Amino acid sequence: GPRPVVLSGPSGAGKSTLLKRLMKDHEGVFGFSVSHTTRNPRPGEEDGKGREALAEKRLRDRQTETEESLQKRLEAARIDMELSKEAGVFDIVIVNDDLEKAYEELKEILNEEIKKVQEAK
Ligand SMILES: Nc1ncnc2c1ncn2[C@@H]1O[C@H](COP(=O)(O)OP(=O)(O)OP(=O)(O)O)[C@@H](O)[C@H]1O
Repeated sequence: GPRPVVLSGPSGAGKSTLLKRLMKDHEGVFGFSVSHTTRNPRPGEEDGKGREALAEKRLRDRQTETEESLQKRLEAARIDMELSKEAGVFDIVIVNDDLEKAYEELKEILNEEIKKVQEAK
């Protein structure tokens, strides 16, 4: 069967942006699982309920960060970036400095799996 895809990366790296676009362009191909996170819930987030894209996005305001939690997350991001260089930690690393390029890369990587799911329908 189709394999799970795990998008992992520092907060604000663009995971939701890429995922939303991927799901929109491939309707019915991907399911969605509720994220796991160690940060505190943001307004509108409920434990065990998915990150229902648009409403959440609107509710979400980076000003919900305290300076301390922001610093913590920035530090975690630095560590993530370092870890990503280690062989075997991630299957593939996409650098999202250019959204279009990153999206093309992501699509290319998942192309075979997407086709498999579409053919099985
Ligand atoms: N390549 C890019 N260049 C500039 N801005 C981007 C790029 N990709 C995403 N963004 C913007 O960066 C912000 C954070 O993106 P997004 O919410 O997708 O990150 P995330 O990795 O899902 O974060 P979190 O893990 O905190 O949920 C959004 O405002 C998004 O529009």
